[in-house]
Amino acid sequence: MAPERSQETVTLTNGSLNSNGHYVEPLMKHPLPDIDRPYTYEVIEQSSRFLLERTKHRPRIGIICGSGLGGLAELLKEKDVFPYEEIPNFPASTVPGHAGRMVIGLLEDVPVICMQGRFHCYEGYALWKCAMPVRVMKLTGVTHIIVTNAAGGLNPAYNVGDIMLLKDHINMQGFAGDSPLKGRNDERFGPRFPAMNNSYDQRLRQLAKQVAKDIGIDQYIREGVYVMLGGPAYETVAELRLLRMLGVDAVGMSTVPEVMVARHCGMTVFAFSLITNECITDYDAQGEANHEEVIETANKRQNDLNLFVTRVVSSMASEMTSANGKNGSVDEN
Ligand SMILES: O=P(O)(O)O[C@@H]1C[C@H](O)[C@@H](CO)O1
Ligand SMILES: Nc1nc2[nH]cnc2c(=O)[nH]1
Repeated sequence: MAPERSQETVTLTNGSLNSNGHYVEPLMKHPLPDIDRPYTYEVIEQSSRFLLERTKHRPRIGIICGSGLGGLAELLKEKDVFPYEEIPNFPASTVPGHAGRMVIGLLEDVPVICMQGRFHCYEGYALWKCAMPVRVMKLTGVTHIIVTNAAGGLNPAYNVGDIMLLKDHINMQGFAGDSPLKGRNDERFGPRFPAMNNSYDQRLRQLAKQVAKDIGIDQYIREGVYVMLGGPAYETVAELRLLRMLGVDAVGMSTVPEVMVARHCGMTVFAFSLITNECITDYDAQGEANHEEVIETANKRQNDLNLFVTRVVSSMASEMTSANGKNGSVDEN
């Protein structure tokens, strides 16, 4: 027999506690299950309005910080900090190395909105929910997004500590019929059938390579193809060998849903992976991938990465200014 559902609570988002303090699942007002029921435009607007009403900044550049890479948000000046649990409709971030806060402020003098921690599908979230903050950023005025992640290096030429600029991705979940864009499409976000080639802006990749040269870290820069697997388990040797045959250079558990949603709503995307560990493709190898190593590598490379992202943001803002007279701030329109 199906479990009884309480009639007392209906929400658009998560369940809630009833008068006995028991968790009550949201009632199914829609015929599709949660995975096919992304937040409506109006729900996303509620979250973006919450942020806009509480900060003076009007950023056009958004940043998503990957595992162990959230230190960048600490550099922001005049910052407003919003723990995810305070933002309407936001889930909780549960992974070590992901603080779980939206930070809005000035990186040098450029206004940015920064996710200090992200959502992953292995935490139990549908792909649309993992990428939902990108739509919130869009409705706060973001036009350009920098997506970062920690990833395993599969290309044998890569070293731990390298920075791989994404030139493409493989949407592995899409092969199995899942997508952050699955479900009813709202044209106010973007088209039903968006193109995904040229997702990673060529001009921004050029600019990032120039920045890397200027700050003396160009020997660590790679350019390659990222794949997202669902996690949370790291890969088997056979899986990694298969992925290498498919042309994958780095393996992770994020980024692709966010990039797809960003492209769907017309954002310009720049993304990079910090190669935090070597993917093990040898049956005789003794080592094992682990999250501690991922965080440790991220910590070791934090200073270079902070400088890299800061300079990329400055250069992006300068280009945005020369292109249309805006300096990275919606204010400047
Ligand atoms: O959020 P990212 O993609 O940077 O984090 C990666 C993937 C897993 O969350 C974690 C595994 O160590 O690192
Ligand atoms: N899937 C996956 N994600 C990672 N994130 C950091 N390293 C790895 C890895 O080796 N595999």
